[in-house]
Amino acid sequence: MRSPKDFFRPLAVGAPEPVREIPVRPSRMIHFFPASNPKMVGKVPDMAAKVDVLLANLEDGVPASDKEAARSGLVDVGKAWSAEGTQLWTRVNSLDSPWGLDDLTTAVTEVGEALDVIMIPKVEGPEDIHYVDRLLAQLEAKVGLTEPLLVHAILETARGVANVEEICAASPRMQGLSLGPADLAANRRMKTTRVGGGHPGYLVRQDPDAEDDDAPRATYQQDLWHYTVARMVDACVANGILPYYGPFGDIKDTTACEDQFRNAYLLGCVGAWSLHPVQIDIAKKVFSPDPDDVAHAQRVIEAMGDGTGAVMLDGKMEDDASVKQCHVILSLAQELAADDPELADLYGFAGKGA
Ligand SMILES: CC(=O)SCCNC(=O)CCNC(=O)[C@H](O)C(C)(C)COP(=O)(O)OP(=O)(O)OC[C@H]1O[C@@H](n2cnc3c(N)ncnc32)[C@H](O)[C@@H]1OP(=O)(O)O
Ligand SMILES: O=CC(=O)O
Ligand SMILES: [Mg+2]
Repeated sequence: MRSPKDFFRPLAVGAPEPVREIPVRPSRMIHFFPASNPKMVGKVPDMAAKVDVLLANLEDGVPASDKEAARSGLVDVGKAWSAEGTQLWTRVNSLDSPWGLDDLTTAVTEVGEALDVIMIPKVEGPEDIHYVDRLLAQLEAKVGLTEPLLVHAILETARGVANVEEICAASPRMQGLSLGPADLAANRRMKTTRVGGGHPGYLVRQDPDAEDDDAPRATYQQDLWHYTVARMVDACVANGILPYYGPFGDIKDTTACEDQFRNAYLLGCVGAWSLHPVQIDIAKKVFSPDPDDVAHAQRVIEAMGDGTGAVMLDGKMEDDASVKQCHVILSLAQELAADDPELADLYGFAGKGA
């Protein structure tokens, strides 16, 4: 383990100073597009205007025969990048793949200036992040980058989940974690065949009626991802980085997508992946606080004065702890509204300075 004194020193001579805080920027949706597909690359300026984060995907979803084309697509996108206020990320191939090293080298040396975050899939432990950390520092020094690239890890193996706290704490570059439910399900040998979401067989059933053996018994489908998302949120918050839900593969089922995203939002996630244009507005809606919740938070904060003690509001007790929750909602609303006049209007902040 590095000494705390060395933790914020660059890992290569000439590399930029590591960041001490993860910058607060909207990232409600990380919008994926296959960087190998020229039609999608052509849509980048249009997509960039609609999303918080645009991600050029080089990994799963891109056929093996198109890996070089995807890398070139990333370079084209990065060199032409001029979208103000939108972040550009890339997901490279895994560290044990034939493409991971060239992906990282090309991304940093060709378009490091344009990139904000590099997503690393299938991270198993802190050793993976240590490897990436040093390599990025060497590459940044080589091309003279002045800002360090940040790293986002996907949690998609059982070993990764077991080591989640160490992964989050492995480098000051760590920006956040996403749940990777598809690979995680395969690695855990779960008996599902879906990309995220629930399963009708994972349920609890109402007890039998004591007087009527034949009475129907309600069943309640359960969330397969509750444990992992909750664990991921705790590990991220404990280390000052950001948690995200990952992909929801049933593109047509926009209702269930919204439900899955909302579960993640309520548990503490700041965003999710969008795989198709229909998922962009779902993520935007779910990961922006509801205007009624923002209005309620403002009322509680006002009623609580200096934020200590207990008051009754609409028949409910509010105190030091509930006012802190209200501050979480209000701060998020203010951060998002600062970049979005429509949202500012919806929250009633326009012209009032919130
Ligand atoms: C488990 C994981 O690793 S998840 C991450 C890996 N997977 C991905 O990144 C998948 C990303 N998404 C996609 O590649 C596509 O959405 C697909 C292949 C799933 C579906 O694509 P299509 O069959 O073209 O969908 P559909 O016909 O509904 O598309 C409608 C329009 O939206 C466009 N579109 C679809 N997906 C995207 C996208 N991710 N970004 C931008 N535009 C898109 C299509 O090009 C099409 O445009 P057009 O009207 O100009 O022809
Ligand atoms: O990469 C994402 C996943 O779900 O696997
Ligand atoms: Mg995966």
